[in-house]
Amino acid sequence: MSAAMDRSVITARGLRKVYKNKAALNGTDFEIRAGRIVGLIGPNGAGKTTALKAILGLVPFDGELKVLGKDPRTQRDELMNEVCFIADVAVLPRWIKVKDAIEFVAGVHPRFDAAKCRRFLHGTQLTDNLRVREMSKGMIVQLHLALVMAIDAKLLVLDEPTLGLDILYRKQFYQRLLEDYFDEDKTIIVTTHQVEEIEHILTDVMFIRDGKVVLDAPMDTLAVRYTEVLVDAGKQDEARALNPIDERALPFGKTVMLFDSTLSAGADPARLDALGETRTPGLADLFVATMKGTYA
Ligand SMILES: Nc1ncnc2c1ncn2[C@@H]1O[C@H](COP(=O)(O)OP(=O)(O)OP(=O)(O)O)[C@@H](O)[C@H]1O
Repeated sequence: MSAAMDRSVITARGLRKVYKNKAALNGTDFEIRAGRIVGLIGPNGAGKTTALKAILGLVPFDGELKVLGKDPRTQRDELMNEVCFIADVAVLPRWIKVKDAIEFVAGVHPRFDAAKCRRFLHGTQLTDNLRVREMSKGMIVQLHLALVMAIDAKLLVLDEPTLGLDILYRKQFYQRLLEDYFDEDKTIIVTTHQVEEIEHILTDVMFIRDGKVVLDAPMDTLAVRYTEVLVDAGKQDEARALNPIDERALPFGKTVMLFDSTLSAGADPARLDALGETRTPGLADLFVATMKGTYA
């Protein structure tokens, strides 16, 4: 493990944010180290955007929060030199051309690399003289992402970055994020509902529900902790006795059960293998099981 990987980039303790009488963050604790790509995943209204806004110093809140060693409430300006995020798409003026947008960001941001931005735009329909008002919604997002990803920032915060983009571009975007942006001195925190599309690039996953972190784990520990079993017909009762955390029926009398080795006493690999075919669950199935509310 390198020195960079020991460094804490974000430390949050007991974060609390109440809107009117609704607690969007309710005692949220987490720690993110340098060189990680963290997926912040939760249902609608769970508090993901609020957590990101707190990290960026965009909302007041209670609790302890340090981002790159700074308090976003009082040191926002210094913090913004090292953090990059996708703001509301509306910030791009409708009359601006692609080339002018690139020139503008190059003028205001010392860490912006125009050539890199152009590489990100390669393969899209965004040509130099196209104006924002002539672009489709997805094309505007593409321009935004290219501008932001060409800034060499220590922390990149992405809130639903691929919303409104087609599947071809989404796949390409995540691949490029991994290949052209990320390195061990950088940290990325990303929220999305399209869990399947990002799970292969994440190093860590955080599930958030009702303003609390309910699962926080490196991706490579999930395979050890969770097992999904396609339980053979006739072995359901035996499997159920091992306390699966979730169960769903399939055609032809088969059932898929999900086991958490920390909760299901006796659910060791050999025992589970004897019940049917086993595999590591996808993040989406783990998410659904976790969010049902009876567990974690
Ligand atoms: N400006 C606001 N005023 C009042 N309530 C708010 C405000 N922003 C968020 N909330 C409430 O706080 C809670 C968390 O919202 P937040 O936007 O953080 O959720 P989210 O996890 O990002 O959801 P989604 O996946 O739907 O984007 C919700 O109940 C929401 O209604």
